[in-house]
Amino acid sequence: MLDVQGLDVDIGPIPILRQVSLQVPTGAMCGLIGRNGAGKTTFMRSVMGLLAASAGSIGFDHHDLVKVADFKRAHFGIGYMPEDRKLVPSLTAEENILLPVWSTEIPDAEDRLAWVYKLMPEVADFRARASTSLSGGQQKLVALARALMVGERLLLLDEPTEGIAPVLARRIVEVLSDLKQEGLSVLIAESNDTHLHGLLDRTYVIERGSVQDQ
Ligand SMILES: Nc1ncnc2c1ncn2[C@@H]1O[C@H](COP(=O)(O)OP(=O)(O)OP(=O)(O)O)[C@@H](O)[C@H]1O
Repeated sequence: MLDVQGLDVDIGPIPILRQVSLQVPTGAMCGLIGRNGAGKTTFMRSVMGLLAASAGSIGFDHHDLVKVADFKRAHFGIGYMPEDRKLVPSLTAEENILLPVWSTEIPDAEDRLAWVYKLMPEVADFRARASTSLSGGQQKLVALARALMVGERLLLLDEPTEGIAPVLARRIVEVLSDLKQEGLSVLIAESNDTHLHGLLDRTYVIERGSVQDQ
């Protein structure tokens, strides 16, 4: 379970998140819904340790992640799919997917990759292609596959259906639905929950850096 309590995050002198508390219970799929600039990305980057918290705690697996160095957080089985995909352009799709494996030395990487390809066979089909030759939606699938390689326990997905062709957005929702059956804990940030109907066990609304439970 991810249990965030009273999280404050500042960027420079500006307070961005204020007293954010939310929980993602084990096996639950939760939504973090808010318009552009509400603080969704800031929240996810804070959980990953890419932004420092100025107050509060990020409880996961009996640890307070605020006290754990960012490079060690991937070892907790947390996978992160950034909004802008952040694929390495000079690498193929598969090399991008395997990037976190090289840094975290996952022991069962081959089995995990086979599982990811079973979940998204189309990614296996274009695995040898340069990431730059893929469409925006295909790149999102690659970013999701990369997050799944390490995200055995918790997935943080930042706007997975945003800005891509409707057919691929629907495909991503289908994959999310399959992941729900697998019992993964997932937090999905989106600007609205129209694509996510029926998938979310719990929805948090974020507005100007503050979260309300719904
Ligand atoms: N590097 C930065 N410097 C100053 N302000 C920032 C910086 N990064 C984000 N912000 C501000 O923090 C607030 C929250 O941004 P954040 O990216 O977390 O929102 P978001 O909900 O993810 O929206 P979006 O979908 O547009 O990314 C916004 O007001 C944004 O302008």
